[in-house]
Amino acid sequence: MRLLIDAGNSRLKWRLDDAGRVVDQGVGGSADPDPVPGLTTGVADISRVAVSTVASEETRLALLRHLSDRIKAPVRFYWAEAHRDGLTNAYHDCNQMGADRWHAMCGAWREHKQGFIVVDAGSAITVDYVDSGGRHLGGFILPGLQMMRRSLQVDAARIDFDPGQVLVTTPGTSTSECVNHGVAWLSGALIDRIQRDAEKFGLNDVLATGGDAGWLIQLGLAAESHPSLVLEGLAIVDAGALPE
Ligand SMILES: Nc1ncnc2c1ncn2[C@@H]1O[C@H](COP(=O)(O)OP(=O)(O)O)[C@@H](O)[C@H]1O
Ligand SMILES: CC(C)(COP(=O)(O)O)[C@@H](O)C(=O)NCCC(=O)O
Ligand SMILES: [K+]
Repeated sequence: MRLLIDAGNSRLKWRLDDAGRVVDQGVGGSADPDPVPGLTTGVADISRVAVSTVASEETRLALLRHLSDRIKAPVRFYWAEAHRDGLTNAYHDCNQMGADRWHAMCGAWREHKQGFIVVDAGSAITVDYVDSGGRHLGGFILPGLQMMRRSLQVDAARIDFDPGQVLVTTPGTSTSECVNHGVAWLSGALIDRIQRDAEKFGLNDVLATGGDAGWLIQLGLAAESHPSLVLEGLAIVDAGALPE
């Protein structure tokens, strides 16, 4: 069995996979003392561990120590690549790209050869465009929704509000409404731009992943929800890797 791990800047998503069958899965905090909570079944049967991470080096090393203490199998970290299976990275230096973005694109490319957009609404929000030739056209990195609210709380002295994830985009009439409606309103603008770009670049399939994807879809993003897209791409990359 394989243990697949997507360790983001906030949450760690894991999946125990037996020849493509999901045996178990869970979510933890990437920097938690036990970042892989709930992993109890089949630990002895794990033959390999594959990790996609964008967390800090300190968090990555702590995760490696934690995994090595609990699991006897080798742990392999996978990073963004220049190309794979006809998918090509727009970055001149693919080492700069977050592994999660690359693996999400690998996961999408397998089933969406006519081109697609990936929206990953996580700690940060990333948007990536891939055309029908598998060419990554490039993408965008934005502050995540919680990051936006936190920046207002931390960096603006007189902004005090009750953070709430709302779907209302009408003008606010209190500080809390102005902030919470503002985040929804800006997210609506993001959704409109993605829709316009989808038409401009002829990319009809939009795949959404990340902890805030469901909220963006409720706000109007016309997308398929793929909560485990990064793990699906990681499974593809790990399957293609030569045994160590
Ligand atoms: N149970 C949860 N715990 C933490 N964040 C959550 C949860 N559910 C949804 N979220 C939202 O998901 C975002 C984190 O998404 P996620 O994709 O897990 O992040 P990352 O991959 O960057 O670690 C947070 O900004 C938060 O708004
Ligand atoms: C943009 C990200 C922080 C998103 O990560 P996440 O929000 O999922 O934790 C991550 O993809 C990253 O660290 N990227 C490196 C810079 C780049 O992709 O160009
Ligand atoms: K992520």
